[in-house]
Amino acid sequence: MAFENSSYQSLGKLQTVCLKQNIPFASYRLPLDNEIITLVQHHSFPEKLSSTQDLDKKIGFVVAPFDETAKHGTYFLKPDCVFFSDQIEAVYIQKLSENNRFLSIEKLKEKDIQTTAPSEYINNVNAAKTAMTEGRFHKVVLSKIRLEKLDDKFIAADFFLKLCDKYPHAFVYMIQLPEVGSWIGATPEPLVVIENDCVKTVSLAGTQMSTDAEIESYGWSNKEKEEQGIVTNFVEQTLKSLDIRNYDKTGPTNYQAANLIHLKTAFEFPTADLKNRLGDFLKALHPTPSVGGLPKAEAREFILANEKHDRSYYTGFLGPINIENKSHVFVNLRCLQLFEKQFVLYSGAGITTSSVAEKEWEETDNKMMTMMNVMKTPNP
Ligand SMILES: C=C(O[C@H]1C=CC=C(C(=O)O)[C@@H]1O)C(=O)O
Repeated sequence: MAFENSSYQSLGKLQTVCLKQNIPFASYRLPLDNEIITLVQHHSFPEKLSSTQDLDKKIGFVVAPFDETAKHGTYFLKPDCVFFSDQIEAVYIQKLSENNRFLSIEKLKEKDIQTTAPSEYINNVNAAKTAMTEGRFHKVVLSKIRLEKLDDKFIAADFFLKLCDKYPHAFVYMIQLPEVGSWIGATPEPLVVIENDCVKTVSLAGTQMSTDAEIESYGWSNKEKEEQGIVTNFVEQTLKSLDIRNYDKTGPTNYQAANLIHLKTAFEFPTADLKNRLGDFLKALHPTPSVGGLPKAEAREFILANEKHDRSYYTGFLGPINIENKSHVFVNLRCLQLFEKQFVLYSGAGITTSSVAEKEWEETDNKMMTMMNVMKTPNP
């Protein structure tokens, strides 16, 4: 389906009004799906969750940061209205434009955000390699950020449709919550998906630029295989820790994500085996070594001590819970945070002792292209 050229006019108006009035909402398009679903919470503020327990019983949209702190909590948007595709009444949009309930909340500002310098990133990679040689941890994912000016003609709703069009395999979303801010992304990495009788998760790592070659033909270095193997082992350990033993494992196989190819191993098991422990499963998985590192605690400590920027909700997780009886929680990657006149891109790369710092920097640039390639496409 061509989203960009179709008449998603009401949706565009709804998203634009929500952004302007600071009204909590989440729009998303699931991978390989034709439907855009929008949840709006116009009556009250999203709930700050003290834990992800009991998530199975909720209906709405969860948003969690990379690292939970006083500044960044896990929030749950409980919709007052749910819209499918473009079926949104003009009178509802008009009412929202008069809804001033959220205007007193100050919008997040980009004042302390600074683009990561190449030297800073490269120093961090080399420091991580030294720490790994000393045996402090086995893998860490190091990230960077880039602050860019928004084009005067930028319209978030149009950008969202372009992403839906260009990246059919991704989970494409746009959200705004008072304490979280406004984010748009097209992420390739499901964290936990529950559909019908089946729970799915993946281990995703290893990155190269895609070319015109057949997907099966991409080969991988030992460094990349090791990097992805660490995530796979971690997922298997996590499943075992929850006494989930009856799972199917497929891969690793090559997986296309926008301009990139990754290595992916897919896991599936019966929903009955999860026994309403979605929250426990998310807690045990997050952050996986696809975005944090291994061991979890040591890698986290290194990230927090060495990355100058705040990852905020990048490498956190987000997605719909129990909407149409399905839950789709994704890792927040290939995303940007939207401010009034600027935006911030976030990306990272998995570091092992075999990493070459300059190559990892290049890889993080390539990951930012997922968003930038669409930013640069002119409006029709
Ligand atoms: C951390 C990111 O990607 C992760 C997911 C796939 C491949 C990755 C890698 O090859 O390093 C990363 O682990 C990102 O996109 O910012």
